[in-house]
Amino acid sequence: MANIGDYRKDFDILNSGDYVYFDNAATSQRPNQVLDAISNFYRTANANPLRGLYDWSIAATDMYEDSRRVVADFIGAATPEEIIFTRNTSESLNLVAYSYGLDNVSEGDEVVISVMEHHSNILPWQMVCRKKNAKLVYLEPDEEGVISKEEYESKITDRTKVVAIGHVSNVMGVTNPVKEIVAYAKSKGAIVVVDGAQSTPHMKINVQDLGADFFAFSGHKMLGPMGIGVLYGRKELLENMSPFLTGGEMIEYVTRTDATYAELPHKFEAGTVNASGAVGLAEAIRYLQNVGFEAIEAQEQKLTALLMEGMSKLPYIKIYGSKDPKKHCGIVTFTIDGVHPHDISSVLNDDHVCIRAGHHCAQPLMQFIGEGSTARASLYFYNTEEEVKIFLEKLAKVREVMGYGA
Ligand SMILES: Cc1ncc(COP(=O)(O)O)c(CN[C@@H](CS)C(=O)O)c1O
Repeated sequence: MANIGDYRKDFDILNSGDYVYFDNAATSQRPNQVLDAISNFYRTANANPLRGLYDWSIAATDMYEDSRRVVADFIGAATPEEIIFTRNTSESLNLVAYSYGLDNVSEGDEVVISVMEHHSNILPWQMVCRKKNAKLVYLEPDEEGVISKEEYESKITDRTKVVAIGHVSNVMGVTNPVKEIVAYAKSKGAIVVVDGAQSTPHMKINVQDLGADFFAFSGHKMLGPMGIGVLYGRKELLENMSPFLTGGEMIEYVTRTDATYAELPHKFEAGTVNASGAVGLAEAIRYLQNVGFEAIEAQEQKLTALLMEGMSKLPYIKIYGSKDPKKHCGIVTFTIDGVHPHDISSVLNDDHVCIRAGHHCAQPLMQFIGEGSTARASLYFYNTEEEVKIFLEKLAKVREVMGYGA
């Protein structure tokens, strides 16, 4: 069994200088194995997949569809046809809103989301409710970001058609009780869309066990390349949905006035697909499975505990979310009295420490917690205790650099 620290050698960017990368919730870094898999595709099998009858195109198609099978197994889908490759979580969630929401939400219906959602899981549902004259209902968490049973049972009703919920908040780090929310939503006749962008990189996902009707995530947050995302959808729902984007590849037959569409999953994959991205994502999945989610979770929880314990010694720092480091999924959002989060990020960057500052595409949540913006450190399994020590040392200097007393 490899030591968790043995994997860092695979990430050249992390070993190329003195940078401390603590913005993994925005995007992760990539191991050489993923970069090599993408390069290998272009060096040995680069052709337009699904269309050609010649060896290279057949090889490209095989690599693409093999990647789909890897993704299906990774998240426990019933069949690979339930896996739609998109560009990212945002596109996946928009696909559900446009192709399922507009056809199934009617005037007077309700769509339930939480105030913690990322804009990618708010704006599509605002669009659906505006176009269909339906009502958008917000679940509100407690101070630690927990959505209570009373809260979701009071707001998910017989009028609810869709529940769209983040699995893990990109700000609070909290893991929502998705399995319980799904069960209750189904008892009320609603379907559930789960935004898995911040959970899939950090924990074992089984969409059938969760009971999710749709599940969305991005390759770039879990060691994969940018530009490849996944939408899982229950086959019987996908089969009855209109296409989202139309054009090449997703058709059976086209006349001047009409068209019939391809079978799943190709009905939802218009144009030339991101085959190299899918191949890179499949390699990223194999890499994560080799590391193991138990080891990933243990390392993240150890580092988050060190981080939060060190930050708690600085009285002018406020941490959002749970006080329990085990309930942060590696995400620690904070403010420093008297210092704008953008200045926190800039001062830390002067010391080569990379964190996110701003609203994190979660402005309703910022309004809910009474902040315009916050700073956020987000860890992954390849970060180290030494990096946490460096972060804490530099963080302790920020106020001084900004002209405040230590
Ligand atoms: C919960 C959640 N849901 C959807 C998205 C969108 O993922 P895309 O791959 O950009 O489509 C994200 C991406 N959040 C990044 C960029 S704002 C962050 O720094 O927190 C997310 O965290």
